[in-house]
Amino acid sequence: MSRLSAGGARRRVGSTDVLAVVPPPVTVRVPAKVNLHLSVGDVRPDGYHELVTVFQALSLTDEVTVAVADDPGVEVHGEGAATVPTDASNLAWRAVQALAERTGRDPYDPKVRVVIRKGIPVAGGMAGGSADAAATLVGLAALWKLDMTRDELAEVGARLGSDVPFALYGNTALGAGRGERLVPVLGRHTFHWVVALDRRGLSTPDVYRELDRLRAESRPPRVGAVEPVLEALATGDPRQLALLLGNDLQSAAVSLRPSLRRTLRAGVAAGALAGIVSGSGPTCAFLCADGASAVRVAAELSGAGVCRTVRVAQGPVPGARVVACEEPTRPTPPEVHA
Ligand SMILES: C[C@](O)(CO)[C@H](O)COP(=O)(O)OP(=O)(O)OC[C@H]1O[C@@H](n2ccc(N)nc2=O)[C@H](O)[C@@H]1O
Ligand SMILES: Nc1ncnc2c1ncn2[C@@H]1O[C@H](COP(=O)(O)OP(=O)(O)OP(=O)(O)O)[C@@H](O)[C@H]1O
Repeated sequence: MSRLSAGGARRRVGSTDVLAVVPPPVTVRVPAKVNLHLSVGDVRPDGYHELVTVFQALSLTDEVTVAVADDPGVEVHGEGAATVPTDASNLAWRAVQALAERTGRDPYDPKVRVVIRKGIPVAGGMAGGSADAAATLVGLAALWKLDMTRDELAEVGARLGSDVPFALYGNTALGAGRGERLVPVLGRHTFHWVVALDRRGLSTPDVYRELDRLRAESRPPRVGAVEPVLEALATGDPRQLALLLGNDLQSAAVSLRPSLRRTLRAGVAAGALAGIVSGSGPTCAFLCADGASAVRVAAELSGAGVCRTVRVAQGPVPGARVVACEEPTRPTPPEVHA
């Protein structure tokens, strides 16, 4: 891993020796999401589908460090890292360029290095790339000392991906439009989840296309109204919520990856209250009665041979937030020396 600059650095500016204080690297933790309810409407002229969704942020997280560096770029570590691009197509790098442009910096030479540690499954329908973009926006806002609200960061984020604004806010939220228009759903209850990660990812556009194809030739099931889901969230009763989990993309994900049917059945057979494909899949999320039950379900499911690996998670958790900002340890010397 390349070194990230921290603390003060001496530079010559003309005939003056300047101590430029390089800001310390900023590390941001950002959660994965699951859609508790995902109602997909018609395709819009811009190619996106109109959604009504309820997002919940789960305690599966990525960590993203942004730092001033003379070797700009992105590096990715952790599970699935080898499949994540480190070129300009990485969503975190696109976030750097978008925020640089928005704040009058050079988007092609932003002098920033981004280090991503993946804990969120890649191409798993849990918004991993969007999470990294959101974390990068929050990290850069701190690194560059920007006076921007989360709403303003979300405006920049929405242009990068429909799931980016939610990763900024976290917790539980009702999403509309293409998923970027959010209203917080308040609640004091914690829900316990088991997530089953598949061996290979699924492409989000492919899953939406498959749903359009299925709808053109038959009538795949559609989720009901969102209001009962919001009521169940307010009661905090996982049994009530379990009955209402629904995802219009599930039939499309299962059509592209029929083995998911077996995974969903195995989770319920292992004792989960209900299982659902997370977003565009192929990760399956299982709602459990409590923390102890989640641990039991995870143990049984991991022995069932239906998925690559299994994780226990809780939700809701907060959105992207700074967890470390290493201040230089030595006292700051005067800024300019003759
Ligand atoms: C499946 C979900 O994760 C549910 O929250 C999201 O809808 C996907 O959000 P995302 O990965 O941030 O997706 P984007 O990067 O905005 O869009 C990727 C592609 O997914 C499809 N897409 C996405 C969102 C949406 N409301 N309708 C769509 O049809 C489009 O083909 C789009 O080109
Ligand atoms: N920082 C990133 N992390 C993960 N994938 C990235 C990143 N940047 C770009 N990608 C690309 O995006 C693709 C989708 O990855 P991601 O993990 O975001 O999928 P996802 O969780 O299914 O997304 P969503 O749930 O938002 O539809 C990957 O196959 C990868 O090529």
